[in-house]
Amino acid sequence: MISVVVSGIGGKMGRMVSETILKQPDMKLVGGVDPAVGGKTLSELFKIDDPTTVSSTIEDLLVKTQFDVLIDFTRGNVAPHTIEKTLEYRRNVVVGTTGIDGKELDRLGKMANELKVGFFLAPNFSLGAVLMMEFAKKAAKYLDHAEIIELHHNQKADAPSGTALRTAYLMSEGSKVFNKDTVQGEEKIKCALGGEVNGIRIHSVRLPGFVAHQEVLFGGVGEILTIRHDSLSRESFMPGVLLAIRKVKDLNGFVIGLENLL
Ligand SMILES: NC(=O)C1=CN([C@@H]2O[C@H](COP(=O)(O)OP(=O)(O)OC[C@H]3O[C@@H](n4cnc5c(N)ncnc54)[C@H](OP(=O)(O)O)[C@@H]3O)[C@@H](O)[C@H]2O)C=CC1
Ligand SMILES: O=C(O)C1=N[C@H](C(=O)O)C[C@H](O)C1
Repeated sequence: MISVVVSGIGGKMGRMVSETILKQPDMKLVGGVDPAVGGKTLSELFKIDDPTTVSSTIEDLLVKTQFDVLIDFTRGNVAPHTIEKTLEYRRNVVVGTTGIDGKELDRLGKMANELKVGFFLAPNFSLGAVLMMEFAKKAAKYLDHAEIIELHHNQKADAPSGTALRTAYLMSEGSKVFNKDTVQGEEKIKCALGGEVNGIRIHSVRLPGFVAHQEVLFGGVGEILTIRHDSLSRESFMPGVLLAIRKVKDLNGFVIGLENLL
């Protein structure tokens, strides 16, 4: 039995992940942390009979709860503290939170490697999104012009999405620079051309109605290749999250990307 705690348990992902864990025969939800619902019991949050109270701080959770895996779906500016404290307690960590500073992530990755504790992060847990990134990486070997459009719900805290950044990183691995001969048009409205990673323009759309969507567009001579993925519900992330919870204890260090667990 894998005992799991959820950081961000009151959030959109935290709630769905918790409900999914509760249905697994080999997992037990033993607690959570989230200042938004701190002090509430698991009975109050979910349809179960469990008087365990949610912590408001990671320190409180670590002192009062024994667990095998912490899963974090919070915010990029708060997740590093939670990860660091959890690694200090030598407990495995699975992270879905995006928007974490790259240098912070490197530091925490080194910490996990030194401690030989499992630390897994996926900017996107959906299988379709992982394939979209793999296909974009493959196309990027042959095509030198590309832009990314990512579309999300309007409650998203970070832009661009972690998926878009990861896609651009995978496409330009080996430091390939895209769109070299594209005219640098004057922006009549600030940011009209989007943000840029190794020449790849990234455009972020935020509207109610969207869940998580991305198009990678490649331009060629007289042709356009479009690779598109749509998460139509947050259920799309659950199989990947469960896989990571089951595998993280075998990692003995930092691993990034669901493709490395498949
Ligand atoms: N990797 C993947 O496949 C996916 C990743 N994500 C990422 O997951 C993250 C969460 O997304 P989502 O659930 O939509 O966001 P929500 O805003 O719905 O949930 C985040 C929750 O974390 C809480 N929180 C804030 N600070 C802390 C803290 N220090 N400790 C514990 N909890 C805290 C928030 O409380 P409050 O509201 O009071 O701040 C909120 O309840 C985002 O970074 C998003 O990009 C989302 C979907 C899939
Ligand atoms: O905030 C979201 O919703 C999502 N965030 C992740 C990201 O930033 O890529 C994954 C997915 O796109 C949903």
